[in-house]
Amino acid sequence: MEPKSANITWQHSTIKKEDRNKLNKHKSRVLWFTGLSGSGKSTLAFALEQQLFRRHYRSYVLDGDNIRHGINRDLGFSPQDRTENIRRIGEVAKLMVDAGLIVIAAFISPYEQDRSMVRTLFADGEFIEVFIDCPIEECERRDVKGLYKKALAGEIPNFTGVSAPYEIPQNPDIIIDTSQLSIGESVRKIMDYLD
Ligand SMILES: Nc1ncnc2c1ncn2[C@@H]1O[C@H](COP(=O)(O)OS(=O)(=O)O)[C@@H](OP(=O)(O)O)[C@H]1O
Ligand SMILES: Nc1ncnc2c1ncn2[C@@H]1O[C@H](COP(=O)(O)OP(=O)(O)O)[C@@H](O)[C@H]1O
Repeated sequence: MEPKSANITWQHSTIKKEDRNKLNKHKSRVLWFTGLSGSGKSTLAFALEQQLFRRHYRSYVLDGDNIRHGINRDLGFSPQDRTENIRRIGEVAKLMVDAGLIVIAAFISPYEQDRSMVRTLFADGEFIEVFIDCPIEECERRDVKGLYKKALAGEIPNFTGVSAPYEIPQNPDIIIDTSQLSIGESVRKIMDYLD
């Protein structure tokens, strides 16, 4: 989409992403976690952030629930709002990768088209799609926030997996089945990929 404003010019910093990566002694990346509510996105995002922090990697988690309290507080869960949610997060993640960080983005991001659009914002290899895979029956059993119970009772409209779609990633870079792996094993699998 073209910017709405005319007469705007891109301003270049004299410090490049490569310079920042050199200073940090690691490459900046976005790990894009996608999966159902309760699949384990937030748990794994913060556990991975801990591991990265211990190894002196500069990282930051962008999490669905948190972002919807601030920058995206004007958005709901209609297909259009979810697309705008993911578009804005993609742009924020791009700025953070430019700033030299390893960004862990944890959003349901249910639409393949939205995830593919975000991938186009990044250079080759910079966007790593991580499918947090978990059968919906297990997510419902976990029901961490009690949302499935409400959704199944018809109290939450457009709830992903119940009354709104989740499009399974066709070609993710990493698949983590959290019904089979422990949290520790899951984090190790992602760390192994990064190493
Ligand atoms: N209708 C509906 N559908 C799905 N999820 C809902 C809904 N209403 C509220 N929530 C809560 O919002 C969190 C998902 O926000 P996201 O920004 O990740 O969603 S999306 O990517 O725009 O689809 C999600 O967080 P997670 O459980 O961590 O996935 C829920 O806590
Ligand atoms: N391998 C695993 N990875 C992540 N979470 C797991 C795993 N195994 C069990 N869980 C549990 O599943 C739940 C996932 O909840 P949460 O991280 O909030 O999911 P989401 O952010 O996708 O909604 C947590 O209670 C967590 O302890």
